[in-house]
Amino acid sequence: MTSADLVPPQVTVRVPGKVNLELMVGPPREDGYHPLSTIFHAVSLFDEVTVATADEWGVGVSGPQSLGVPVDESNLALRAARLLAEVGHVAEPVHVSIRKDIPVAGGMAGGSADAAAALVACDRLWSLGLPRTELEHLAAELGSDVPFLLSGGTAMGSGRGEVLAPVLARGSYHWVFALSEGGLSTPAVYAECDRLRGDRPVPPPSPSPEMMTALRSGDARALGEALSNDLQAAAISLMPALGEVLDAGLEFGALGGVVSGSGPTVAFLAEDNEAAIDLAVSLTASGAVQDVRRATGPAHGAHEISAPRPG
Ligand SMILES: C[C@@](CO)(OP(=O)(O)O)[C@H](O)COP(=O)(O)OP(=O)(O)OC[C@H]1O[C@@H](n2ccc(N)nc2=O)[C@H](O)[C@@H]1O
Ligand SMILES: Nc1ncnc2c1ncn2[C@@H]1O[C@H](COP(=O)(O)OP(=O)(O)O)[C@@H](O)[C@H]1O
Repeated sequence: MTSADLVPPQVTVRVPGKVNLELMVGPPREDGYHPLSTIFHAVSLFDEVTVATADEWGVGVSGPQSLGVPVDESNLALRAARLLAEVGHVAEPVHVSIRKDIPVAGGMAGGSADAAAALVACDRLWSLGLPRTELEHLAAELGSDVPFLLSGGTAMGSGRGEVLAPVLARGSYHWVFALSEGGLSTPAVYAECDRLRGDRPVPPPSPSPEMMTALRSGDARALGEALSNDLQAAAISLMPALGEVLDAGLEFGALGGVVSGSGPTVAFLAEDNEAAIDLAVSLTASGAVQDVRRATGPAHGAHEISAPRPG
């Protein structure tokens, strides 16, 4: 027996966060979900999820953004591992370790990302080799955003966000994310959106020609102008300081700014890497934001970064 034989098998998967370049929200469906037309865009803020064979099920979280992540059965990555075990008839428990760099409850789908990563990691650890469509189906059961984090890149989402279609998108973009203290609850933001709309008729959501043209051109300036989010007014209504953050970023030269998903993270598009550094410095110095992070997009979806060790 070699020392490698004593190491339990483990797999690590890296997964990005996302920003919605466009988020059109329709009136609530009978099941309470809102029909969406959205452009998902994965960005290079990554969580790493490691699954390792263990005596019992468990989850642990470390890293710069670990505050506020549940380490009980409600953790989405643990739920994803358990779901896959059920479907794959696997009896062997795993411990899930999450290294978090995606802001929590920030509108960047960190929990969904961890769930997508756990699906990919466990599929590999248990050598299930599930077809992609099956993984996507399980992902949609776990949350509306989870299927996109499997694929990453830039894609169109419809239904409640779980139905994905490719979109012709050129270019690589430089982002500055303004983080806020505390998160916003996704259901609360959708409810606030409904409340603000009142009885006003809401058209069915559909992608805007401006966004499609901007993505096809790969022109950062056009993309900056096309950024839009129907949940933005609701997020600002629940957290008014976000309005000031948006104003500050635009004043400091961002090509465009938008609340990311249900917020409260605000995404700013910069002309290039240098402009992104300048913007991040200005936002930090202004004191208007709690923290800033730079990232590029599009980024790859959940992908393995370590093979199982021999065991
Ligand atoms: C707003 C968005 C935009 O991409 O992202 P986040 O800001 O959360 O990252 C998503 O729609 C969030 O998707 P996700 O976080 O996966 O939501 P789910 O777990 O499926 O649903 C949580 C709750 O959000 C509301 N919800 C979600 C999706 C949708 N299309 N309509 C909704 O009304 C419902 O109240 C639902 O009970
Ligand atoms: N692995 C996880 N990482 C982050 N949050 C998680 C995770 N599992 C469950 N959650 C819960 O999901 C909520 C939403 O978190 P997150 O997905 O980061 O934000 P958002 O829905 O705004 O994109 C958190 O408040 C947290 O309680």
